[in-house]
Amino acid sequence: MGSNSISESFKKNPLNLSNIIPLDFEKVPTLPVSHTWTLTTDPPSVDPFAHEPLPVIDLNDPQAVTLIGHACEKWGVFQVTNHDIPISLLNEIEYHSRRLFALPAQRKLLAVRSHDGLTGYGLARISTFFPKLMWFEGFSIMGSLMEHASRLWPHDHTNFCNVMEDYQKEMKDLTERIIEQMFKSLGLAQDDVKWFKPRNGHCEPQAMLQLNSYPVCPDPRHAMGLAPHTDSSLVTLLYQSSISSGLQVLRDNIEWVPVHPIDGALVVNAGDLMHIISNGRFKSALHRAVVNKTHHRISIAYFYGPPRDIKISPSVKLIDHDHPILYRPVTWKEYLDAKATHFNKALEFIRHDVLVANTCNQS
Ligand SMILES: O=C(O)CCC(=O)C(=O)O
Ligand SMILES: [Fe+2]
Repeated sequence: MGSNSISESFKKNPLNLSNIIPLDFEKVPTLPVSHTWTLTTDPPSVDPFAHEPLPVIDLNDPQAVTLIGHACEKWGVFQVTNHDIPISLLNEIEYHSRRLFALPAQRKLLAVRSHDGLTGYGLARISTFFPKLMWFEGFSIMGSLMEHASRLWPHDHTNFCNVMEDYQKEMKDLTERIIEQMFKSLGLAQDDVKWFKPRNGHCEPQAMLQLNSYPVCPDPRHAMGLAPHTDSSLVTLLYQSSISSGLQVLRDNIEWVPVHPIDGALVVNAGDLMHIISNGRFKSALHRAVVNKTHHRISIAYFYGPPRDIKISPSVKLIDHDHPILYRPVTWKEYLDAKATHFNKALEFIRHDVLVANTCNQS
């Protein structure tokens, strides 16, 4: 794969950590100070009757478009069933991810991501924004995988590579199907989002696959799996292993609500770029992952974004007197750069009124 928005942004904003190598979790009997967070990550005491549960949407439901619209407005996150991804493929991707993370630490280090790299083993990229490290190891995949996979398994990596490739193809189709439904629910037609032409094959979206591993943790209350963040994508599709829950979504800035795994379901996350297109109507939810004492949790995130030179901006159809334009146009690369500098404040940085204020100040 040639250079694209994600690779350019990652190269320009390298992970400036002295050590991008995760812990050898198996060798650590207690939580090291480097991984001890002062905020406790107690399981949320959510009363299931206190509010609407996180939506689970059957994609074959004739009302799916409406339900997706409501879910994006209220939560920014929902789960989907009847998505047509074969369960066997979900099982296979989990199997291969577990096989990778179960390798001895020394072997995994042979495939570590370079400091400005895209593919390979390492810490979460958001680690730079937090004083403490996360109880996390990841493997990022963008473009060719062969080189890193062959370092992990010199004679036995073809199967791994094939499954990762098949999975990405399936995820691309499903993500595009869901994005189409999101656009429909916003009242946007093909002409309103001209760059998005999944069926004609003109759309060359950019995407990244991220295998996430949260090993068993000796003190989960004081550890963090993946710190609170929003996704920078248009849409993220997340598969989570069904053994234990860990993903939590912040509801109304008040409480963390768990996204319990449902066998065979996938989690859909509207990302920051979808929030921008919708002129703020769709939420890009703050979410995090917590860890536990008994189960090694795996999740697999597929981040989907627009073609490289496309400027994403609030749709004119969603701007009126009562809904003034919130954001200025950005390419995915520009947005990733803003995120690499401002992290969870990146959206504020590209607000339309910030530009207007700057222009006024200059004149
Ligand atoms: O592991 C999870 O449930 C969350 C993963 C996630 O949010 C991400 O990879 O961006
Ligand atoms: Fe995320």
